[in-house]
Amino acid sequence: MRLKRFQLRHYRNYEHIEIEAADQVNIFIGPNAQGKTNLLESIYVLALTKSHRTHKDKELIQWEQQQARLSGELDRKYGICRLDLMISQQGKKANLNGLEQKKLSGYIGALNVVMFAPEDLEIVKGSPGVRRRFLDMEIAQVYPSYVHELTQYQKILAQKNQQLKQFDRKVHTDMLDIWNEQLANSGSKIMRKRQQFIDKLQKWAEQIHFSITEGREKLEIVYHPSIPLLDDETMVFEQFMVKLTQNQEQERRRGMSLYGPHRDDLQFFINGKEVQTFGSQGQQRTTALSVKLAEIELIHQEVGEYPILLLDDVLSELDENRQTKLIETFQEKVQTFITTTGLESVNLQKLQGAKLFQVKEGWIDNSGYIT
Ligand SMILES: Nc1ncnc2c1ncn2[C@@H]1O[C@H](COP(=O)(O)OP(=O)(O)OP(=O)(O)O)[C@@H](O)[C@H]1O
Repeated sequence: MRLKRFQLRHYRNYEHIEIEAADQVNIFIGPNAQGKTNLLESIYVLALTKSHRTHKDKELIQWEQQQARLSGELDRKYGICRLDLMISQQGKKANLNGLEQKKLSGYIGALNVVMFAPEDLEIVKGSPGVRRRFLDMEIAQVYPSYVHELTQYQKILAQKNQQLKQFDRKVHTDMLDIWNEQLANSGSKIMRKRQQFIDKLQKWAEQIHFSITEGREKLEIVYHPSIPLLDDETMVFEQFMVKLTQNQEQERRRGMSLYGPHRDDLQFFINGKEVQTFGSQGQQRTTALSVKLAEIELIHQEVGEYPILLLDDVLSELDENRQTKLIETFQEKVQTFITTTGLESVNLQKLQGAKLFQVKEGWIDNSGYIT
């Protein structure tokens, strides 16, 4: 898929810009704090309706404005697709080809993106919450119905937690049983989807990591659901129910829900050793890169088209070998948007023909092509 052009109004430090993108590589150059990350973030938001760096949608609206508007024209295998997203203090409105989508699951998935930014190291090094967010965002864009399932689960979880906080044995036992059943039902579906996704991602990531490290390292991604997963969906549900019943007292005492997908985690291993604890900084970086490159292939496999790749200030951070591997992955097949403060440490030979843009104080100018 190709994002042919896009437009921003009152988004972060952009008053109004319109960009005509090249089908292959687009490079945005500018000093710090000019709006480069904001620009890549806007493409991510246009695709997923959420930012990769904040939970607060209001931060995306330009200061002292009431609403931000993002729109894009996307060229997909089946034709042109128009996306419009409006973010206001009251909420969001998403339109696909001029039709408002009441459910975000009707919108997410039209544009697939993979973002690789310096903070992606946190997927390896950070807290379990970062890894769950990563999982959820990635699964949602490949399987839009997952968004609906996740929203349902979060509602049930909030209600169960509210019940657990109001500690009153007699009255609430029946209610807790009802919430537990709903939680187990919805949670089982989420965990199975996560397991399937990781199984597929693992295959690609292992292959890519092996190639980047020239056969020295075997990468393994292990999913840790908080309930043991079995092949049969009914069995997962039953296991989940057993766990919740056995631990009801503990949950009451702690006043919160302790089992379910909101407690899941992922682990990364290189040659059998856990990367978070034993990996060098370089191995952690390569793991994050392999996972991101694996996502590109996974989306291609599941959706039938390559996603758009967003590289925020990462090229110059990579050594020559990893930079070359990365460029080779997207070259000629994946439309890519790159930000950088300068071209000094970038392998320009590999990026011939890329369209160049200068970014300055919320304004963008096309300044030619790499020759
Ligand atoms: N809601 C907003 N309204 C207006 N300006 C904003 C808003 N949010 C952030 N900014 C401004 O955007 C600028 C930061 O832009 P951005 O994060 O894209 O920088 P950058 O060009 O990627 O720089 P760096 O290379 O340092 O990452 C800052 O000057 C910040 O004050």
